[in-house]
Amino acid sequence: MRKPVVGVIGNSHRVENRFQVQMVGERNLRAVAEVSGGLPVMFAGSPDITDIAALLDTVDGIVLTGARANVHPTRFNVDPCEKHEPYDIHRDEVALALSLACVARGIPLFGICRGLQEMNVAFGGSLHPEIREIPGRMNHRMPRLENGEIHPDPTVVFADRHDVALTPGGAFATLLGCEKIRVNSLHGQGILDPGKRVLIEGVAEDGTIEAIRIAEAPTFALGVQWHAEYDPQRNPINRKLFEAFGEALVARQRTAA
Ligand SMILES: N[C@@H](CCC(=O)NCCCC(=O)O)C(=O)O
Repeated sequence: MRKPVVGVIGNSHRVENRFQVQMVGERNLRAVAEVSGGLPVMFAGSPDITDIAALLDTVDGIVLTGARANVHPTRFNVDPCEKHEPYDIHRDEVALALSLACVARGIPLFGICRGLQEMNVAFGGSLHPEIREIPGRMNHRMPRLENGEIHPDPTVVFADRHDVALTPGGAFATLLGCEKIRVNSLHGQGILDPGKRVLIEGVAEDGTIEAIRIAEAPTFALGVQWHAEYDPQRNPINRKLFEAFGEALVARQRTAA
């Protein structure tokens, strides 16, 4: 059987203030290739480039990656605000449609950070634009230097920052064989209200939703707020997630054959 093909969503960026490009973090590609056993192929997070139906006729799974841009709040009936920019309405359109289509067609879907947020909004949920402003919440954004610059050392940026209590008997607790894990944290938005089919599978100490599963999805349809792609080659938690995603890809191939 051929290697499963995994679509990994790109993000629009402007290089040298001239070239419009689609970019994806290499760690997402490596996690799919090295741990899930798939062939990662990036696709444009832009609806006038990516035909959703054609994409899903071509791939065996989808990864919705993290991204700096926030999901546009009009997607959950909230007015936009300059201080919560940047937004990426083109990626929103592709990612939200893909979330629904993958679940409907039984195609494995793995949402990471922004990807979890997109899955939640696609299924009718809402987001808070800056969860650290909610009383009692931690700052989940990436660690910065005293001068506000991003810390230069990725081992600091992606260091585990908080615990996640997994729902006993849930998909994550069952897959991971435990009810508490510790994860990294690089996000400002967070789930405010889960969507109708969004099951909460894990929460941080401050109540921030960190893991979800789409109810009644015929296959892997999991989202994590942390960056599982950072170290699945050596982190047993993230390894199990990408391995389970890989197993779902193979199962999908068998049913689609
Ligand atoms: N923009 C959303 C999602 C955060 C996310 O995906 N972070 C990964 C990229 C981090 C970076 O490049 O700054 C949010 O802020 O919650």
